[in-house]
Amino acid sequence: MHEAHGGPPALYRTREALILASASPRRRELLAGLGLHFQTVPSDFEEPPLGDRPMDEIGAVAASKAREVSRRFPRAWVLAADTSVVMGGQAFGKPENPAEAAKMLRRLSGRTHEVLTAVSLARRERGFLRTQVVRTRVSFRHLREEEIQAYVRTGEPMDKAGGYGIQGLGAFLVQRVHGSYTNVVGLPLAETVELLMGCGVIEPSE
Ligand SMILES: Cc1cn([C@H]2C[C@H](O)[C@@H](COP(=O)(O)OP(=O)(O)OP(=O)(O)O)O2)c(=O)[nH]c1=O
Repeated sequence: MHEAHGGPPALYRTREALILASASPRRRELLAGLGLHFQTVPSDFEEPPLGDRPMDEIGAVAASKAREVSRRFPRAWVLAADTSVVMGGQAFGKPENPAEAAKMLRRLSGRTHEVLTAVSLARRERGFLRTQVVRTRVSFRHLREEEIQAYVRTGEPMDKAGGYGIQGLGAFLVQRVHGSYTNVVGLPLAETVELLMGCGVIEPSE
């Protein structure tokens, strides 16, 4: 169970049992920053490679992650997400090796791509499942090959969609962001808060 210790007072009170179905430390930190109390249970769902309908497909992946954990915890609210980088109809997931990371960064260099994150909230005992997809446009500067190689050597690209982390060293790649910043990091906070408040899972602290 995640509990906020010390730090600023919690923004929200968690009214019902909540599970974050994710192994991503970024998602955990973003949600914990609101002062929420939740358990983290990574999903066992095996993600298929994305095809040519990324909007629909990432929604289906986030829903499958939420459903899988919901089967184990039918009475809890289960939140899951999936993030992908999309450019020219092609989806970029997590690179499998440093060479693939460098290839992705070369493609993204000097261009604008979209980051899509799907957020799903499920509660099995009520047959509840809602999914929302949020898009953010991100423009990269023109990168020199040496910069790409140096960034790949840091290891940061390896567990991230598109091969970069905007919240880390990867900030140097980014010229402009249009839309939700936290959506790029992996969990669109404004939309997630609305979803959780709308379902009565959280409420503002008094
Ligand atoms: C573009 C971008 C992605 N990412 C990360 C967010 C996600 O963790 C990851 C995309 O992989 P996902 O498959 O969405 O998530 P995950 O496998 O890390 O975790 P889980 O499925 O258990 O929830 O890329 C960043 O951290 N920063 C960025 O700037």
